[in-house]
Amino acid sequence: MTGSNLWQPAVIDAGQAGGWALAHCRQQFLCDARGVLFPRALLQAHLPQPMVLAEHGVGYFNRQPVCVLELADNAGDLLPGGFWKGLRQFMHEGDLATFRMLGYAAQVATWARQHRFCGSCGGPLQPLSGERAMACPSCELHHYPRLSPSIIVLISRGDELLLARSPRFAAGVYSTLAGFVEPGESIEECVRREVREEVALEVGNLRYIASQSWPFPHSLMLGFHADYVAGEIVPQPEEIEDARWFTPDQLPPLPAHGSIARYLIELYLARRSGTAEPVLPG
Ligand SMILES: NC(=O)C1=CN([C@@H]2O[C@H](COP(=O)(O)OP(=O)(O)OC[C@H]3O[C@@H](n4cnc5c(N)ncnc54)[C@H](O)[C@@H]3O)[C@@H](O)[C@H]2O)C=CC1
Ligand SMILES: [Mg+2]
Ligand SMILES: [Zn+2]
Repeated sequence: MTGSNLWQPAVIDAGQAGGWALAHCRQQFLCDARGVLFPRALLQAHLPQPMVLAEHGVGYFNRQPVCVLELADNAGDLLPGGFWKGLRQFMHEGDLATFRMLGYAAQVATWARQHRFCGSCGGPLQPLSGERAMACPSCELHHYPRLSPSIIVLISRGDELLLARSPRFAAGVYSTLAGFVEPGESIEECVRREVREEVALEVGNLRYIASQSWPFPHSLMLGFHADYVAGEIVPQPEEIEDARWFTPDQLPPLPAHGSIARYLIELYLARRSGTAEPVLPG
């Protein structure tokens, strides 16, 4: 097995002994010099029991079962030589199998931590056997992992690309427009609405390009290319700090490699210039 095949998500009974364990808290994972996967027995022996809020069997890494321990706290050094590392850092390091495993584990553990009680009757929830779901024994409601579909779109006008800055971005970085899908909306309607809201432009010729799981904390990115049709840029107050047209020879600092934002930009440039198309990791 190579690359992302090393990691296979699966619903595994957390009661099963052996295998590997991850320790997660607030989008950070415990590591030591050997990495992020610990022999499960070793981690359980080191961690004080009240520290472990829940345990979930999440899949197989290199055919060995993996569970994630959701910890109450990520302060201090829990193990000799141990340290905490953020999920984003793992993405930047570019080990795709490990990043996919951690993205999945973080999403499951965070969702379960935030869904301990039934939103309908208030009763305590229990994991449903054989499915990734929490079940309410009193009203029989099932709660499934939370996913937030979001569109992301690169708008072009000939050679020019529309890129924008959110106040949340790293200094100087400009990116494509993005936003969450609302109830009742198709993803094409979402693209048109987000573009109107964020920059007051009209777009057409929407082309769906690719999708990307974005576990920060639970987005599913649906990527488009679209053509400018009409309007003058008016940045949305609070959300968009600056938005402008850029030519390919004068691009600003762009989002990180591996993000679908970067991929949409590089793909457009490659198609315009007839050079080799980039590959979206995943
Ligand atoms: N992978 C990539 O290349 C990129 C991913 N993204 C992701 O796309 C997502 C959407 O982008 P934004 O511009 O931040 O969204 P947005 O344009 O819809 O605005 C964010 C606002 O939406 C509201 N909101 C927060 N969570 C929500 C939810 N789950 N459902 C509905 N509304 C919600 C909040 O008021 C928040 O301030 C984010 O998760 C962001 O991290 C954004 C850019 C690049
Ligand atoms: Mg947005
Ligand atoms: Zn209930």
